[in-house]
Amino acid sequence: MAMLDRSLSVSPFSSSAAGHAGPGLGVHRERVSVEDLRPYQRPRPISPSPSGEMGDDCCSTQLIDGDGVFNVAGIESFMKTAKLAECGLSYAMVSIMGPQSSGKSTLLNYLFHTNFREMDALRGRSQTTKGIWLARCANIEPSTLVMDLEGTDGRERGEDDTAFEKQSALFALAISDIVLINMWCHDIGREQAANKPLLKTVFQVMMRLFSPRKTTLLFVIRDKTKTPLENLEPVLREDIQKIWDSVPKPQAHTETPLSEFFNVEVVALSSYEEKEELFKEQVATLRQRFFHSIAPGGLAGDRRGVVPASGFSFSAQQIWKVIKENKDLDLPAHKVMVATVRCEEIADDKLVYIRADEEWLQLEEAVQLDIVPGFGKKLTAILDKYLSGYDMEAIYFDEVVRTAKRQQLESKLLEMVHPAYQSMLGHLRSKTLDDFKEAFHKALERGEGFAVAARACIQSFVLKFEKGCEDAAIEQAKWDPSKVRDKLRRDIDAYVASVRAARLSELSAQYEGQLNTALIEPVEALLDAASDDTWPAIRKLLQRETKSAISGFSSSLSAFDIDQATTDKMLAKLEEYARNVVESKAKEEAGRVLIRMKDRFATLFSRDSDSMPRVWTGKEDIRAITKTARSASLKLLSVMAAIRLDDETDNIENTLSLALVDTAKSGNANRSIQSSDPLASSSWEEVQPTKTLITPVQCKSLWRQFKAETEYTVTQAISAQEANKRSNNWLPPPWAIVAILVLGFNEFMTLLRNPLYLAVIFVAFLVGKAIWVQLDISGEFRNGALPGLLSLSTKFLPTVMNILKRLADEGQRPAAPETRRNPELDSKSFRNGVYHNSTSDASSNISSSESGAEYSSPLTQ
Ligand SMILES: Nc1nc2c(ncn2[C@@H]2O[C@H](COP(=O)(O)OP(=O)(O)OP(=O)(O)O)[C@@H](O)[C@H]2O)c(=O)[nH]1
Repeated sequence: MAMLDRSLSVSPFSSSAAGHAGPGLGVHRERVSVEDLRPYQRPRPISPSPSGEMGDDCCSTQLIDGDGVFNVAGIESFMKTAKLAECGLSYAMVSIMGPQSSGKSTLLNYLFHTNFREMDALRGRSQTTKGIWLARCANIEPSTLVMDLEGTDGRERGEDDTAFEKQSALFALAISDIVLINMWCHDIGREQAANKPLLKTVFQVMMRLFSPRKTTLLFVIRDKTKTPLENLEPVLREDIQKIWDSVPKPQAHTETPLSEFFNVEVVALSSYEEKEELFKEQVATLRQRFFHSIAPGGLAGDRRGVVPASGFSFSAQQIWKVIKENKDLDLPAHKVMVATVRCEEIADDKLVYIRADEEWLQLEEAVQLDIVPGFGKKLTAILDKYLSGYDMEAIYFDEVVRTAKRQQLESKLLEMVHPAYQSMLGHLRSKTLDDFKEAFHKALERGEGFAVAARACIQSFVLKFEKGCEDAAIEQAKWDPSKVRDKLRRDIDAYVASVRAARLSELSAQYEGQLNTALIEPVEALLDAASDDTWPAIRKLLQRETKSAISGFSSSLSAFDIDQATTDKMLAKLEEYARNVVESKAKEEAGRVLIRMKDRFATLFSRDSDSMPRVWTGKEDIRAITKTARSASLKLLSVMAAIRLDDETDNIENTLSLALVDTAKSGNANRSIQSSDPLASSSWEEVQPTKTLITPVQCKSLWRQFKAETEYTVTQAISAQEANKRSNNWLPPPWAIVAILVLGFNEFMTLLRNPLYLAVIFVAFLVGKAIWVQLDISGEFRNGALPGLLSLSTKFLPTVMNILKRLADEGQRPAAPETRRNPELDSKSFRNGVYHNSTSDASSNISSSESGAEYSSPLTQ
C-alpha cells in the first residue's frame, strides 16, 4: 500500500483532479512547454492503408494483425522511419488496453499526437482497432513508442474468443514500461464492471512471465463524474486488489503482493464527448508525465528487461513467437538471446562492411606488392573504426554477451587482416635481407674484415627489421614477429655462411694457384735434372713454399673469425694440397720417364762435356760414353721411381743398378742370381705403395725398352766411327810400306840419279790428283764398287779431255798484266788439285762442314 500511497501522492489527478480537473496540475510543471499545454487539435481520423500502414508521415504501423501475424516488413520499415536504432536504451514503451470503443485511440491521439484510427461516432460503437498498432509519439523525450491494442470483450471475436486478448495482453506486459488501463468511471465498484475480465487476464498472464519486470499500470478513468478522484481511487484499488487476490497464482507467488509486479497509478479524465476542452486540457497535463518517463522517479517501471532499441524489432518478434507457441516467457533469458542475436548481427555487419571498405582494400592490395609505410597505424585505425562502431551499436545489450561477441568479432577481424600483416612482414624480411646483402658486399668491397663487416651489418639490419615490425604492429593484437625475425636471422646467417664459403674457396684457390706456380715448374725442372739432390731439393722447395702459403693463408683466415679447429683443418688442407701438387707432378713426370731417359741418353751420348755435338772421329770410347749415358738414364729412373718427400731412404738406385747394369756386366756367369731377380716385384722394399711411382717390374720393362730404343743410336755411332776411320786410313799398312821401301830401293835410287823422272812423276801425280778430284772417285765408290766403276767409266774420258784442253788453253794464253793472278789468291783457290772462285770456295766450305756433320747427324737423332 506504500507504493499506492506514493503513486497517489504524485498523481496529478489524485487530489487536485477532484472537482476541478484542470491544467497546471502534476509534478512536471516546470518542464511543460506552451505547446504542450495548448489543447491538442484532434487529428482527423484516418483509415489504414491496405498494407496496414497509416501513412509515411505519422510513423506508425500495424505490428500484429487481427489474425496474430507479426508484420516483420512493417516493423523494419517503422524502425528505419522512426530512426529507432539510434535510441539505444533511451526509449519508453507505452501500451493501452481497455474495452472496445472506450476511446483508447482517441486518448492516444490527443496524448501522444499520434494518428491511430478512431471510431466514427456517427456510425455507432463497433470495433475499429484490430490487432496491435504501433506509433512513435511526437515531441516526447525520450523517444516513446505507443501500442494501441485491440479492444477487449468485443462483439466481433465473440464471448469465448479470449485467446488473442490474452496473447496481446501478455505481449504488452512483456515489452511495455507503462500500460494504460482504460476504464469507464461508472464501472468503479461495480460487480459487473467491463474491465474486470481484462484485469484478470492481465494478472493471469503476468504470472506467465518467468521473471517479470515491474510495470506501471496507469488506470485512466474516463467520463469522470463529479465524485472526487480521492473517493473513487480507494474503491478502484480495492477492486484491483480483489481481482489480484482472486487470480490463481503459482506456489511461489501465492503471498506475493500486487506491488511486487506493478506500480498502480490512477488518473481521471472528463468526457471527451461532453467536455472536450476540459478533456484536452487534462490530457495535455497527463502528457507531461510521459516526459523523461525512464528517468529515476519517472512514470516507467523498472528497466531491467528493456532491450536496446536496435533489438526491438527482433525482440518483439521473438516474444510474440513465444507467446503464440504458448510457452513461458523468460525475459532475462530473452534479453540475453536478443543481445546474442543482435550483437552477432552487428558484428556480422561490421565484417561485411570492412570487407568492402575502400581503405582496407587499398591497404590489402598495396601490402601484397610492397612494404606499406605506417601499415600498423593504418590497419589499427581501420580496425578501430569497425570495433568502435560495434561498441556503439551494441553498447546497450547485455554486457557479457556484448563483450563475448566483441571478442569474436575482434578475432575474426584479426584473422582476416593477419595475412596482410604476414605479407608485410614477408616484404620487410625480404627487403631487409636484400639490403643486408648489398650493405655487406659494399662493406667487404671497402676492405672491411669479413667477420667485422658481417657482425656490423647483421646488428644494423636486424635492428631495422625490428623497427619495421614495430611500424607494422597493430594495437588490437600482440602479434609476435619473432618467427619471421628468426627466419630472417637464419637467412642472413646462411647467406653470410655462403659468402664466407665462397670467399674461403676463392682464398684457397688463390693460395693453391700460388702453390701451383711455385711448385709445378720448379719440381719439373728438378726431376728433369734427376740427381742425388733432386728429392732433397724438392723437399726444401715444398717446405719453403708451403710455409709461405700457410703463413699468408693463416693471416687471411683471421679476418673470417672462424674457429681454430676449422682454421687448422683448412691450413692442413692447403699443406696437403702443396704436397699433392708435388706428388702429381712427380707422377706425371714418371709417366714420361722413358722419354726423359732417352733424352738424357741422347744428350750425354751425342754431345760432349761442352754440349757440343760429337763427331765420331774414331778416337771416342763409345762404350764408355754409352755406359755413362745409360748410368745417367738409370739415375733418372731411380729418382723417378718413388716419391721421397719425407726424408726417407731407400735402396732403389742400388737395386736398379745391380739388376740392370751390373747384371749385364757379370753376364751369364750369375744365372743363379737371375733366378732371384730383385726387380721381379710390384713394390719396392722400404717404399710405401702410395709413394711408388714406378714399380720394379715397370722399371725393368722400361729399361729393356730404353735399351732397345737407344741401341740404334749406339750402332749408328759405331758405324760412323768405323766409316770415318776407313775414310781417313788411306796409307798402306806399315809392313807394306817397309816392303815398298826394301823392294823399291833400286827404283828410288834411279829416280834420285835422274831428276827428270822426278819431274815426270810429279806431273803424273798432279794429273792423277786432278782426275781424282774431278771425278770425285771416293764419292763415286760410296754407293758401291760396281756403280762407282760404271759411273767413272762414263766420266773418265771426258774428264781427261777436259783437263788436257784446259792445259792446252793455259799454255796458249799470253800472259797479260791485268789478267795475272795473284799468286796468294791462286794458292788459296787451288785446293784439292782444283781451282775454285771465292763464291764456290765458300760453298765448298759449307759443303765440307756438312760432309763433316754427316757422321754426327745420326747420333743426334
Ligand atoms: N463517452 C465518451 N466517448 C468517447 C470518449 N472519447 C472518445 N469517445 C468516443 O468513443 C468512440 C470510440 O472511440 P475510439 O477512440 O475509437 O475508441 P476505441 O477504444 O479506440 O475503440 P476500438 O479501437 O474499436 O476498441 C468514438 O465515437 C469517440 O468519439 C470519452 O471520453 N467519453
